[in-house]
Amino acid sequence: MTATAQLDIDIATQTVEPSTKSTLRTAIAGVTGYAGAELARLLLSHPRLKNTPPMLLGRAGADASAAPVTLTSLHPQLSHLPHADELTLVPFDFEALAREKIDILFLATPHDEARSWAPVALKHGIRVIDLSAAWRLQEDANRAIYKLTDPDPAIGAALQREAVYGSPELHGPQIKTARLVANPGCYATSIILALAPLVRANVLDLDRGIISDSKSGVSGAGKSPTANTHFMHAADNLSVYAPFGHRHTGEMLEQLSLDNSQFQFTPHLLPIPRGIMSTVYAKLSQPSTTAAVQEIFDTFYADAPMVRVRTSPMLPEIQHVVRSSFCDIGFQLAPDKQRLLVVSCLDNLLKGAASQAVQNMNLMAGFHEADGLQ
Ligand SMILES: NC(=O)C1=CN([C@@H]2O[C@H](COP(=O)(O)OP(=O)(O)OC[C@H]3O[C@@H](n4cnc5c(N)ncnc54)[C@H](OP(=O)(O)O)[C@@H]3O)[C@@H](O)[C@H]2O)C=CC1
Ligand SMILES: CC(=O)N[C@@H](CCC(=O)OP(=O)(O)O)C(=O)O
Repeated sequence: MTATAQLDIDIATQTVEPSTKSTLRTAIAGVTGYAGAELARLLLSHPRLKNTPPMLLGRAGADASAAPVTLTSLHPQLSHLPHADELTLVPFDFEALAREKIDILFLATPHDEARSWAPVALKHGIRVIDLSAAWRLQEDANRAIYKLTDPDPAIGAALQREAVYGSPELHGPQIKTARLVANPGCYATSIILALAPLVRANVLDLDRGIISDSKSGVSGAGKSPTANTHFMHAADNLSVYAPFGHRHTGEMLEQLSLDNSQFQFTPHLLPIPRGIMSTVYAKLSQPSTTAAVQEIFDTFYADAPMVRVRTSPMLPEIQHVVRSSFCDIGFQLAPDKQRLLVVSCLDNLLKGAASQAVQNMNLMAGFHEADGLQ
């Protein structure tokens, strides 16, 4: 797949009105992958998209001499869904997307492809929800870990400033009118949602530092196995990786306005297919009460349909969220009234990827935020 169109888009910051079309048209690039498959499932069963199944783009559809690649041959688990048996993969082609009047393109592809394709989609008037990390980071130093290059650096820089970090709980109003939404990372979602209410309420002793001990199922690494994610290494095992400088750290620092010295993130690979648990340790700057901390979480998420705040002392578990679109958050306060434990669980492929992307689509389309997600 290549995108060679000349980029002459207006790089001034642009926003659009939330769509009010009853026939929103979507397309998915990367439907052969784990996140793309979940996107297809959610869009095919979305109550507002009954007559408009997504267009499916993929390399496997590029060979015109081969038999068409059907969605149900790729993902037989979707065969019962409306329109599933009509859909085949088509080659990536921006002119075809424009001809089909696609409104929103989901990129569930690697970071490099998303970085070069998003500007071309915008040039064709197509809004983008990018599930990769290509557009998530505003600070060059944080983005450097991805070694991204822009076909046109000036346009890349302008679109980077324009891109909205796609956390509906934090940036809902900006997402509604955004052209380019950078869907958050899976670990980042679990940790940002656990900490944002406390950071915004300014109740943490940041000098004491915050630790997030996080664990992810293996699907977080995508469908291509590596030595570390191969069954023989991951099964019956628990291992730390990237304890200093995991690539999601920058997202959390930027979204929570923390600096590196205040935050330790240690990811672990769990021998399960999907699910993330982040166990976050922090200290309150003043002694407080369970009721006061509960109030902070309950108030912050009062209008957030995809976050379920548990009543202390109940703590979330991975089993509560796997194959669901929710992020569950719970906490306990130590007897000293200052040491705080926050636990946040989500399904990395859903609230950590595809469901969050559909939640963003709902906002951009003027639908209810939770449509198709419960
Ligand atoms: N897995 C997760 O939990 C999460 C993933 N993400 C992000 O979402 C995106 C997709 O992740 P995931 O589904 O796990 O990844 P997968 O590895 O499972 O799938 C990757 C997809 O991208 C396609 N692809 C790969 N290289 C190219 C290329 N050069 N040109 C066109 N298409 C290409 C693949 O197609 P093909 O079959 O042809 O190889 C496949 O459809 C990634 O950016 C990832 O970082 C974000 C949050 C969580
Ligand atoms: C288990 C595992 O390997 N997880 C991935 C995170 C997946 C994710 O959120 O994807 P992005 O690359 O889009 O940020 C990792 O640690 O890199």
